[in-house]
Amino acid sequence: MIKTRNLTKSYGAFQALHDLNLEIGEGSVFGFVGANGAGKSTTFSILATLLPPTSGDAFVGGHSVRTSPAEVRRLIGYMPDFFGVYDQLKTEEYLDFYAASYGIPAGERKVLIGQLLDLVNLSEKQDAYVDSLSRGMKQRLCLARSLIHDPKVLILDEPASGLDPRARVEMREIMKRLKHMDKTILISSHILPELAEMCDEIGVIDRGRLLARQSVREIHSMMKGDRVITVKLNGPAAAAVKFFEERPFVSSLRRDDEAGEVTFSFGGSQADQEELLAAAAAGSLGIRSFSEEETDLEDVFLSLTKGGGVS
Ligand SMILES: Nc1ncnc2c1ncn2[C@@H]1O[C@H](COP(=O)(O)OP(=O)(O)OP(=O)(O)O)[C@@H](O)[C@H]1O
Repeated sequence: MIKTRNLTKSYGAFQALHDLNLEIGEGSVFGFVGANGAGKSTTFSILATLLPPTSGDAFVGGHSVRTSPAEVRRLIGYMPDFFGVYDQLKTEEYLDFYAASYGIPAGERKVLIGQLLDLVNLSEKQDAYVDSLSRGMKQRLCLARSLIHDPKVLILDEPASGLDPRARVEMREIMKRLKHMDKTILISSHILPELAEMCDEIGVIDRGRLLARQSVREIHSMMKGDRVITVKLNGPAAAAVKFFEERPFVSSLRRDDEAGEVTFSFGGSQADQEELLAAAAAGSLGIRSFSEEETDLEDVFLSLTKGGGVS
């Protein structure tokens, strides 16, 4: 459904993409992971026909971004990493504006917008002003906007960035719904565990080159091992200690009353972890922040790329 052939992009003398060859099958959820500046947004902008390649080509549903951009645009819904919003509009008016710009007849728009708001869990915010929405809600509104013309392919640039654990769980649930709707989804992040929860397959991009692609099942087996989570508290630790001690996958819990924090090992999946932290945040435990020791992406990159890159 998506294919790039020796895709290359230079900005002046700087080469941001080097002969990128990528193939993504219909109905697949493909995660594109790479550090800041690796070339993810550049690739996505080319696929969205917003940026011309310097050489090579990219195809969506067999249509070239170079020669058939209008056909490509009909097939894709694109969610950029930075999006402008129309703050003076209500949620429903915002989507109505985009639906009208896609030529959807006025009589069909209300039902369609209702369905989209339902899909992204924003039905209750239909009459809210866009600028009153939380970051996670704005991201979901932007996702609804990218779905207006019922595209077969979704290109989502860092849709979960900056979201708190609860909002990430919600975003992941929506991705599942979209997958069940048979969308082909290309999604980027610089956080490998986050992508591993949503995708069937992962491609690693580094300095404009695709280093590896791997099924998520294989990646999970490489990433097994506990993570260490630290919870900072506003007040006494007793309630938080009791809460976390009773939860599955939690072990080696330590409390540091002086620092006002609780630290423990967590052996569950990323989804289990997000559910745990969302439940903790929803309780009255006096939680100030969560932090997690970084999963060493470098290690996973290295093991993924052992034996050379992908052509
Ligand atoms: N308009 C531009 N002019 C010059 N260089 C650019 C331009 N856009 C991107 N670059 C460079 O191209 C490289 C790839 O950028 P890109 O935005 O595609 O990376 P990314 O993987 O999406 O990073 P991030 O996670 O930070 O969004 C970077 O080194 C960036 O500085």
